Amino acid sequence: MEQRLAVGRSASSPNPGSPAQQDARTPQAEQRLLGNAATAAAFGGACAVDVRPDQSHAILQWRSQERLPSFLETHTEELTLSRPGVWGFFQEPWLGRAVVGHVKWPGASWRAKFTVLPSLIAKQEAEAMKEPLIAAPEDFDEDIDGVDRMVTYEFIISSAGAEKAHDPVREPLRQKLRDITEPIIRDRIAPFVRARYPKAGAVCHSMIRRYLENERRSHDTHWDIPSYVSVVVSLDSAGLDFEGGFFVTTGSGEKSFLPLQRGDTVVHQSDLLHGVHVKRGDRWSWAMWFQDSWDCSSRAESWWQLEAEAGDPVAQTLRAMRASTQEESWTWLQSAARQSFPRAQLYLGKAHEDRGATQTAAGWYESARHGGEVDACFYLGLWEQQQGNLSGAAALFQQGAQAGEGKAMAELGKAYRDGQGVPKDPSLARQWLEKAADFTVEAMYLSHLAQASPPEGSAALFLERAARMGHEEAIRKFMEPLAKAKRWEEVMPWLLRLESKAALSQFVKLRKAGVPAQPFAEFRAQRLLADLAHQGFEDARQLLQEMRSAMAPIYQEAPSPMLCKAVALQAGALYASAATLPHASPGMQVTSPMPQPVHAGSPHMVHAAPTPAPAPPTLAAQGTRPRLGVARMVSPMGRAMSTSALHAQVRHFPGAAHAPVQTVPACAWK
Ligand SMILES: O=C(O)CCC(=O)C(=O)O
Ligand SMILES: [Fe+2]
Repeated sequence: MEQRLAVGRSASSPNPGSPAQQDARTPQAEQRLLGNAATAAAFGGACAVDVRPDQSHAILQWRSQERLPSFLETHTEELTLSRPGVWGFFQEPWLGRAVVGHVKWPGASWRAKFTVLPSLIAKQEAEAMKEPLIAAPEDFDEDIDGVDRMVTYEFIISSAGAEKAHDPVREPLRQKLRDITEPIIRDRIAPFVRARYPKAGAVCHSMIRRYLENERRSHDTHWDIPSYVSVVVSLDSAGLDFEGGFFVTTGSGEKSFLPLQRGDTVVHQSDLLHGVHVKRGDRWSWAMWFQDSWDCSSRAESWWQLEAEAGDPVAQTLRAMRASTQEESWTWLQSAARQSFPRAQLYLGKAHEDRGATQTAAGWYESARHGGEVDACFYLGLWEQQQGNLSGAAALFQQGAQAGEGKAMAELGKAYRDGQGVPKDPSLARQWLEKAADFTVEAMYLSHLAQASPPEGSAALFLERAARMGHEEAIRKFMEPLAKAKRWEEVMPWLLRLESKAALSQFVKLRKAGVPAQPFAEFRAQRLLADLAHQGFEDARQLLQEMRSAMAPIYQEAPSPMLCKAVALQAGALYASAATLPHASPGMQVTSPMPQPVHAGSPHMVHAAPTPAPAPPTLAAQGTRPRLGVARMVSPMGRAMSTSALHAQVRHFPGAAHAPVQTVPACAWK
């Protein structure tokens, strides 16, 4: 049966009703949303819920303001969302007013469309989602994000492939969240998504992200490459709970922040370049990805094929990022770059740099910068630095920093600190480092160091932020006073975050001495040790046994396949990845080529044959510092951004770029 979606039917849609009815944020309106939806669901009748916001709603105000960026066009649409109920009756669970935006790409006719559905989710629903997670702050994932290499702080509600979506300890919490979110997806989100994007199938990944003052403040500008349709629900209100938040951009440095209120929902596809920067306060969001299949096997290569073939540079760049071979990726990127599409020029620059062709890379970076791509300033600045042109480098960092690019801000701060290419200026150094501390882990820690000692006030906050975002030195420094004061219970999670042999031994010792640990922390420790034991590390096996003899085994299953997984690398994606960062630390070994993928629904993953234990001395000899966090990026398709970050890692290994399939079995135990 067909779903109904009436778009732009202001003439035929019901009247907005009384002012009280129009205000979706009044308690009555919230109640009506919940109550009527439940009634509609129970009786299968056409019981519409009217959540059309009035003009005072922030998103409508925003869109009617005069000075929207020139790359944005918007209009509003009256919507009626319906889904078939029982016995063939239609339910009309939602009447709303949407804001539709189009982002115009420079040098292309492409329009990236997004829709904001104000108040699609009720305030109580948003609060009900946050509440159990606020009560379990240690239950968030702390793996490394593929977009910006910082700790994710995400909680996966469900995922077709992500390993981290499957552990028994957090299952009750996941179930609680599924109970809240699934009816919302079924009754409100999916009807809209499938009506607007008829090829959309299942929700293959659903997660909550948090952005806290002492943790993550941003999510770097990116494309949701693996997602067919992405949906982001703000669980807090811009202007009230936080400043900034979700933005759309073209890479030109100009970011248009959508003043999303609690429950406002954004729907877009992977052509929308977007990110998050929370400038003040805390923000939570619920994000989900629809695939164009019902079994979560993505057919992403076919998206925008026709448009790419017809010569559109945006479509070509997106195609390059999902290409199945390196050659294919290269061809699409070159074609887009030659049409002066700045983002493709930036990626092509990175691709050349990865191949060692730094001069050619610099040429493409310069073209990208010339075309307005601010990320290019950072890469070009690094190149100038390598050439010994410090003032040229500083000028480029200045340009990037002033355009709001975080990595350039950090470099500019360091330049002022050291007097490299600019006169030494501690005050300017500190200003830029503090600005950059919303974006890079290094800047978080350097901002801490730039403050007065002993650490208190903002110095303490920057230290905690750096530590929570994975800076090893910051973790040690943050832990030190806790350990001195024998606050062992607080020390426990930090020992895990260090992920070293010494820290895990200490964790086990404290556990045996009766210091409590959160169940998920204990689970993580046991799984980590089991993985390492499985790889043949005898000392890890001993620690695990000690732990198990002293307390109930919380992790009893066979060792997680996480560290034994292999990735069928599409080497082309390596170069087109949005997430390739210059300072990625290699933490994996590439071993023999692997045969065909076996994982339905996660085409990039195969189970590895038994692999030899990695040899820490070899890695140590290379002067690298392997981190277990790297191995956790091997998340099957769920976090496909992680896959691209994985590619960024693997490119450090000789031969990796030329073999289409590589195994990446494990990290080292140190
Ligand atoms: O937190 C948000 O609002 C957006 C998150 C996002 O873009 C992502 O996870 O891909
Ligand atoms: Fe995203």
